[in-house]
Amino acid sequence: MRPWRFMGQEGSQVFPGALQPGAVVGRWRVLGTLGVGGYGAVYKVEPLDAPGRSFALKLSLHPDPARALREMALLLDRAWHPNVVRVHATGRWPDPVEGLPYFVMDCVEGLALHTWTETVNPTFRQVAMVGGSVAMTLGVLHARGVLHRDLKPEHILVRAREQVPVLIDFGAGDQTGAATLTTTTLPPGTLHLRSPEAIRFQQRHWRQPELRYPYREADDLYALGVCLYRAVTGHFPFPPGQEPELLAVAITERLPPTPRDINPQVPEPLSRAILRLLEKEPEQRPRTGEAAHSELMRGLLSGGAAAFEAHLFDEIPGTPNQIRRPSWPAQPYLTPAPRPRPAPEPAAPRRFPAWGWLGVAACLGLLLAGPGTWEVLFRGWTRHTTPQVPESVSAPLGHKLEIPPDRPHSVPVAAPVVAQKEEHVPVTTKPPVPPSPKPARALKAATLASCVAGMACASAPLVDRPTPPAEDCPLDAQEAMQKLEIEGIQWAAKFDPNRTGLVTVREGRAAVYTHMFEGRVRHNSMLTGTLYVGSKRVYGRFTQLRQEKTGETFPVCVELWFNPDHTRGVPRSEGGDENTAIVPNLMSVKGVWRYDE
Ligand SMILES: Nc1ncnc2c1ncn2[C@@H]1O[C@H](COP(=O)(O)OP(=O)(O)OP(=O)(O)O)[C@@H](O)[C@H]1O
Repeated sequence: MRPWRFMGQEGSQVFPGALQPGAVVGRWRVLGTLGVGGYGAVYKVEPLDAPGRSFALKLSLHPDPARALREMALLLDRAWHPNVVRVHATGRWPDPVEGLPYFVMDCVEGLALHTWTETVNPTFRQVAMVGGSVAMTLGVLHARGVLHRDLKPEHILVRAREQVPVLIDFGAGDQTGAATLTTTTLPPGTLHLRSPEAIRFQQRHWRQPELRYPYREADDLYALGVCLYRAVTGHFPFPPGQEPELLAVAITERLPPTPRDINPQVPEPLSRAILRLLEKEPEQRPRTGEAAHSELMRGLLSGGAAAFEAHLFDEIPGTPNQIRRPSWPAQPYLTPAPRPRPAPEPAAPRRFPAWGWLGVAACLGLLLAGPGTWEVLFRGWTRHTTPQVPESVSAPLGHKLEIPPDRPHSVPVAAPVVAQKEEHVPVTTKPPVPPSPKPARALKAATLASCVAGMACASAPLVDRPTPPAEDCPLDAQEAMQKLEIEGIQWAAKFDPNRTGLVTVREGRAAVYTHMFEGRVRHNSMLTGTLYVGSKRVYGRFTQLRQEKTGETFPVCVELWFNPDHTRGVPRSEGGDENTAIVPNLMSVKGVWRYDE
């Protein structure tokens, strides 16, 4: 156990959680207290050698230093972001080796989100911008595998000067691959900010305290919804203060009043965007921070933007700066939430029938004998597992892109795009496959049938292809995208700059052309990368950008994006086959921090 007090130099007691102005921690002088939380005390400090500059010093009060060390590591590395508080120094105190860990960060001159809304009474536009900015930040962090896990209004500080949010307190934060610090089913947090699925998990597994809830991006987004609901209404959607059991039932089973029910001034699109974050089922929420950002911004960009210029709350006449908080209904939870679909029971392992083994043997025989069949198999494998081909290639549309010599195995050499007339002519000569309600089973049956009929098994059409694997964006590409001002940005591109309508694209190396200026990227600049033809969508990952006119090249991480549903990949139009697909020539691309599955 760590000491909660020390003997000072003159024999007086020193309490780390209540340091007085003038106390010295390492090379920092305490100016005052900014806050004391459950895990640390945060002091406003100045450097002994540069008085007058303010910083915030968080001194761990927790008996176990692991949490503080992890928070420092996260802030110094993967959580780095302009909207996340920056760490400048670390140390231990009073003993530089054995003492309490501390770190020194920017002192954010501003207010916590809920205090900001209730003292500054900003406009809905300002709140939407702050909320959108937090959503975007979460999107970036999530793409790097970082989860905040304790998002609440107190942890979103709004800088007074620029009105931009800064996220603090990553003490409960997590990153993929890190050993878990959580010693309870749920990570540390506050019940009224927990997602319904987290509470359901705890309710389902209360007999198994050793189980850990797999906290996900959707939990952070839910918590953001709670924070924004609080910001625009002055109330939490499920206010604390009632019995925890009742609160848990309300969170999982009942719909909260809409923000507009509480504060009729809330613009409809903003109210809707907040409710989307509070959906009971994680799949119903925006899937990423970027998607949440778009939804929060949508109303601002559309015709109803005037409603966003109103201030959040009415002010009490005669008492400027005092707002009238909207009242909370006596019976807020009149609407039950729709019942979640029951999770499918895991299928019992099926015995493989004896006739199946005969089929497998026949297939194997054919594969070993048939010319080119290994290559076909390998193609299927590489499609799902190999990272992209090295990026030395850039060729104009319609040219075959070279395959670098060090390529480890055979991947279909792709003519990147086969431009096509407006009324497309399907490029496949295969007869159309009739739609089947059970594609996986149909595929197995078709494969087996073709084996028995003496055809090469692996050439059967792939019905359910996995999406390309998740992949981090390299640091140099992240930096280049920042310079180009396209990180997290979605804009238009064309497969063929001179066409409209539909085109046929083929799996493999490909080039697309940016349409209109975006950030510092010129119109008609070329993005090169790889196309993956899935069964329902075409995915594209572009790793190099060549600026139109100047010819400068930049590493980037840009994905094919589908604007209407804010997801990766462009839906296929009818036609095409396992390696070619028909898609609109004009589509969206987006600069991403991580290529996701
Ligand atoms: N960088 C900062 N600039 C200004 N104020 C800060 C800063 N960091 C923290 N604070 C203030 O100190 C309070 C406590 O900080 P923090 O939440 O990091 O501590 P904690 O012990 O982890 O708290 P919790 O119990 O919420 O987990 C914050 O709510 C905020 O008011």
